[in-house]
Amino acid sequence: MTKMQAKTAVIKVGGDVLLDDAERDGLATNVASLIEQGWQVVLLHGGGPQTNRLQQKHGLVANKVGGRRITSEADLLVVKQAIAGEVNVELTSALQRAGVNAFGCHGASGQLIQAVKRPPRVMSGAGDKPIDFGEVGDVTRVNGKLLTGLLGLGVTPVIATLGVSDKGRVFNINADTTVVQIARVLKADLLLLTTQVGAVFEDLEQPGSRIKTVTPDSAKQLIDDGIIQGGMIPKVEEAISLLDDGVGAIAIVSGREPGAFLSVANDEGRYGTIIHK
Ligand SMILES: Nc1ncnc2c1ncn2[C@@H]1O[C@H](COP(=O)(O)OP(=O)(O)O)[C@@H](O)[C@H]1O
Ligand SMILES: CC(=O)N[C@@H](CCC(=O)OP(=O)(O)O)C(=O)O
Repeated sequence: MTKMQAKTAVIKVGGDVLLDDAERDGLATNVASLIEQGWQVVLLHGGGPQTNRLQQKHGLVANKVGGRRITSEADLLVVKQAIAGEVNVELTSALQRAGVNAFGCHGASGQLIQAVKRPPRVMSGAGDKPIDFGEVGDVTRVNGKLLTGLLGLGVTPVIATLGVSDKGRVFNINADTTVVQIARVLKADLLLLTTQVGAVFEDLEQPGSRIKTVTPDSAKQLIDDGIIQGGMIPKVEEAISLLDDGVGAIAIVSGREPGAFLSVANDEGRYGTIIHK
């Protein structure tokens, strides 16, 4: 008899959903419920707000263009301290409290997230000169073999979004773009993008206007109609590209309500927005 293959969920946790113990514990309980139901889980987290806060303490000024932080060498040290230090340890320990054997690590651990320096590029709304983002990288490869190995050992990888070059140079990498590459390499059954807003809405002011399901066609229409805007556009566009690469479904959801992740995994339509074909 063949053994049933466990389903794999990749979860992106934004720094904005990890700001206090209650939020971290809510998220951890959600992850624990998925694992209890037989799912294998990989978490990748950011730490934008925590980095801003620590920059301020060090007298550094946060400077983002097109949603990406221009990162000097001094900023990179703060990024490492905030994301791989503070956020990774807090999230790993919250998961341990919820009974999940979380394995905290970062993108340079075992060359999990390989990257190269982002070449200077012209950014819309930021003049016609190419912007050099400094110590920011673009992902070139994800070490899927190591992730699969860790899952096989029964631990839950919790990865801080950093990248490393083949020469061991560390880069700052946005969590949304990193998690997409992880989901693609693992051909995840489900990618969960956790955000404070918790879903796509017809009207952000109207909690009752949540859109339960989005398809590639309806997503294009929602963007053209100006309903999906700003930071939600790249999330949805990248999600759609994943559907062509063997990822089963993508959901935008908040980790606050207990049972939300499991409900999304079972496609019950009670929480968040699910993007599938
Ligand atoms: N139709 C929409 N429904 C939900 N959020 C939307 C919509 N259009 C734009 N947004 C914006 O997208 C934001 C989420 O993207 P972003 O800020 O990049 O995410 P993150 O929380 O991961 O940093 C929300 O805070 C919201 O203001
Ligand atoms: C290059 C770049 O912008 N990196 C991000 C990495 C953290 C991140 O993505 O965190 P959230 O998921 O909390 O937004 C940054 O420095 O803020």
